[in-house]
This record gives sequence, structure tokens and C-alpha cells, in this order.
Amino acid sequence: MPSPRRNIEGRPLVASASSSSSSSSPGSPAHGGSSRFEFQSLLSSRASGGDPTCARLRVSDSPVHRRGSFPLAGAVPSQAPPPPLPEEDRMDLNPSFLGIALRSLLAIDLWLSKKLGVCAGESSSWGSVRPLMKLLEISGHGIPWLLGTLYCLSRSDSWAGREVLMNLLFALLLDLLLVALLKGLVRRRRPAHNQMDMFVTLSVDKYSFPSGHATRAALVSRFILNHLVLAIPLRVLVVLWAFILGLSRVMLGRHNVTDVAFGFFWGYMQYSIVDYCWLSPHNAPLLFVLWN
Ligand SMILES: CC(C)=CCC/C(C)=C/COP(=O)(O)O
Repeated sequence: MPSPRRNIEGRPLVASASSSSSSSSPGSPAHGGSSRFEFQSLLSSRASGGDPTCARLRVSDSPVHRRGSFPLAGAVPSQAPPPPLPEEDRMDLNPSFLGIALRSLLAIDLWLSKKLGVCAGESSSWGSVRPLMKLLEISGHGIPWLLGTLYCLSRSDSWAGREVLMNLLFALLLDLLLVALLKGLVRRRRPAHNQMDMFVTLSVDKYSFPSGHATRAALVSRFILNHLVLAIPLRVLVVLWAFILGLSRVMLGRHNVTDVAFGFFWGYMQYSIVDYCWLSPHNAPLLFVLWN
């Protein structure tokens, strides 16, 4: 004789099905053809203070949640629909709107990045432009910016100039640190079509989120626009440089679009940090004395 089916706590399921067991037939609920008893078992375990985790497992295991196993409405016309699930179980069973939106955004991101990666290799459709893109890459690299700033600092003979350059140096170092932290935290791989032939990289640069070039481009251009007196055409050129540098990261296949978009945002915000912590002979006198 087959042993009675038991719920997760070991109670015989037939106990909660007693009211309908006399009219059971193969395929009917009492024979396990539907999940009605499992819901009853779930509800009784809740009512008797059973472990809700066990109950949740029971719900997701039940045939109601397996495609095609829900009893046809016409087959059991007299039965009332099962009682609504408790709130937290409903949340478990339905994918969240945010999850779907994020997954869709990611899919669009990957698709668009692949489409835009037209200089990812010499044989790509815009492969002949690749050397120019790599030149742009160097224009936004950390090393030329750090060396250039240090050189200008060493040549600067005014306090005002030194103050600005000292803060630019601080901004560049802060950017390197925060981007390395973020890359190490997020660990998003570079696109599959990227060739890892970049000029001097750090170990975290095997990761792509966010784009270090994009953060630097946004940070430096905001810094320049705020602290250098430039004619309008030059100001436009600075913004264009930042934008084209960001675009070139995707065209080279180094990054996905979201890496660059977030990089621009992050670099822009980093300038606010630099501005807030602005170093001056008043709040960091030692730094300025030591440099002289
Ligand atoms: C070695 C130094 C000082 C900086 C590394 C600069 C670099 C290679 C950043 C990576 O940029 P992407 O994230 O845009 O590829």
C-alpha cells in the first residue's frame, strides 16, 4: 500500500484533504493531480506557526507553479479558486519590474556596444581609423596627465598657478583611486571583441566599469572649464574632446556604452568632491611649503 504523501514538516497531506477525500479520483486533487492540498498544507503550516521558509519552498515546488499543470477550469467547476497567496510569496514568484528593466537595459547596452565597436580590430569595418582612436586613447590616459601636471607644477612661478595645479594633481590621483575601487568592486569584464593592447594598464584595468578614460575626461574638462580662462571655441573644443574620447572607448571595443555613460557621470561628480576639498595655502599650508 503506497504511503500517504507528506508535507515538508512530515504531516500526512491527507489530513488537510479529509473533506474531499471521499470523492477523490485519479487526477483529482486528492490524488496529487493538482496542488490544492499543498496550498492547504502551506496555509495550515502557517496557521500553526510552521516555518515560513519551509512553506515558501512548498509553494514554489507545487505543480500550480509548473507550466501546464494547473487543473483546467472546466474540470473542477464546483471548486472555489485557491485563496490568494500571502504577500511575500507573491513577490517571490513574480520577477520584479526593476529586474526586468535592468536586464533589458543590459541587453540593449551589449547590442549597441557591439554595433558601435567598429574599430575593435584592424579588420573591423572602420579598422583604418583605429590608430587615430588609439591616439585619442593616449590623450586621456592617466600617465600623460600626471606627468604633464607635475611638469607644469615644477615650472609654475605663481601661487595661484601652483594652487590650481596642485588641485589638478589631487583630482587625477583621486580619480585613479576611486575608479580602481569601483572596477574592483563591480568586476565587469571588458567586451569580448576588445583586444587588450592598451598602453600601460593597472591590474584592475582588465575590468571595464566604469571607463577610466571617461571619468578623467569629464573630471578634467570640468576642471579646465572652471579654472582656466578660455575663449569660447576652446571651451567647445574641450567638451568635444571629452565626448569623442568617450565615444572612442566604445568604438575601440574597450567598453560598453554604460561604462562610458557612468564614467562621465562619475567624473563629473568627482569634480564636485575636488571643489569641496579644494586645497589652498590656508587649509593645506604644509603641502604648499613643501613644494617650494
Ligand atoms: C597607469 C595609470 C597611471 C593609469 C591607467 C589608466 C588606464 C589604462 C585607465 C583605463 O581606462 P579605461 O577604463 O577607459 O580603459
